Amino acid sequence: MSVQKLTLPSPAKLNLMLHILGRRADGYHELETLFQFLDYGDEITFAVRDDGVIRLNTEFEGVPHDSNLIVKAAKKLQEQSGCTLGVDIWIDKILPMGGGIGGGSSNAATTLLGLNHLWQLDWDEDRLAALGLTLGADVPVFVRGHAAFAEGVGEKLSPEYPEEPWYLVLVPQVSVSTAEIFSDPLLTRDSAPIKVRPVPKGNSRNDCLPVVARRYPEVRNALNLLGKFTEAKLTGTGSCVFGGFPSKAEADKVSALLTETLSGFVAKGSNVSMLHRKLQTLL
Ligand SMILES: C[C@@](CO)(OP(=O)(O)O)[C@H](O)COP(=O)(O)OP(=O)(O)OC[C@H]1O[C@@H](n2ccc(N)nc2=O)[C@H](O)[C@@H]1O
Ligand SMILES: Nc1ncnc2c1ncn2[C@@H]1O[C@H](COP(=O)(O)OP(=O)(O)O)[C@@H](O)[C@H]1O
Repeated sequence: MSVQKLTLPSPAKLNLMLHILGRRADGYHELETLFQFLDYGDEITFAVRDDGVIRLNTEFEGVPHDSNLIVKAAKKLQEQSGCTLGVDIWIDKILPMGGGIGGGSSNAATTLLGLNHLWQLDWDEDRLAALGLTLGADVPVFVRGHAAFAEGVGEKLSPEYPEEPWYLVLVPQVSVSTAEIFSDPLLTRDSAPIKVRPVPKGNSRNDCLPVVARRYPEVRNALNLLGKFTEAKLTGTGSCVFGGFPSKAEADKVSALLTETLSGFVAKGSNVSMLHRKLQTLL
């Protein structure tokens, strides 16, 4: 008998660097960014229904079900595959929204991979990543599940193998709109492409940082506080700020000092996403 119910992780990502090379005619930006996953994220449970209905059973504050990326991903996959099955979905949401750690995109990817398995569609990764890109620029890297250097709008991916430190991630209590940062006139859009790989040291800049720090004092504060202990970086368009440490103990020590006034968490960096590690065990 086939599996009817499945619980899968939906990890966060970090952008270890992010350069903006230019703006395309459609308004989207050409980027170069290095993605790595965190062993930290949401958990999504799927239970197959035979009546074709797609139902999300967990409420999200401020996100109507029809615009939830989980529901959008499930509906697109159902439509494009012609599958007659449906699904009940529950999520244990711990990732902050609008934090630059890709929670929505990750949820979409976990839904695509989970339903591909449960509905026995047998789509390959290329097809799932292409569908994912229609949901968001960050979805393909979560579908592929390997740390990657990304070009284009973030969809041209080459696997990378950065170090896997422990990270302290600070979560300023503001949600940053990606569209708002990308439309800021002060954003610099003229970084030179990196010609060699792996990304040479000294290229870990995030071009969004000056604009985000200018607009959000909470992010500025987090960067200043973490910067006293290690190089403090912004992920994506923020709001989350992170720094790497050689051990969990060292990350925990700084976390204990900083999370008295700021929210945050400690997690291991990983070049293979925990979603893919779990899927491997199902094969
Ligand atoms: C900046 C990055 C870096 O990883 O991450 P986040 O900070 O959002 O996590 C991503 O490229 C974000 O990807 P994602 O969050 O999927 O963005 P989308 O929904 O596709 O786009 C949101 C909006 O951001 C702008 N946008 C996004 C990506 C891009 N390469 N150029 C853009 O100009 C567009 O205005 C778009 O309408
Ligand atoms: N399943 C989902 N999880 C999180 N956000 C979602 C989801 N579906 C839709 N969204 C919308 O996408 C926005 C960006 O969310 P998210 O991907 O978590 O942030 P970011 O791209 O900054 O990492 C949210 O503010 C929310 O309005």
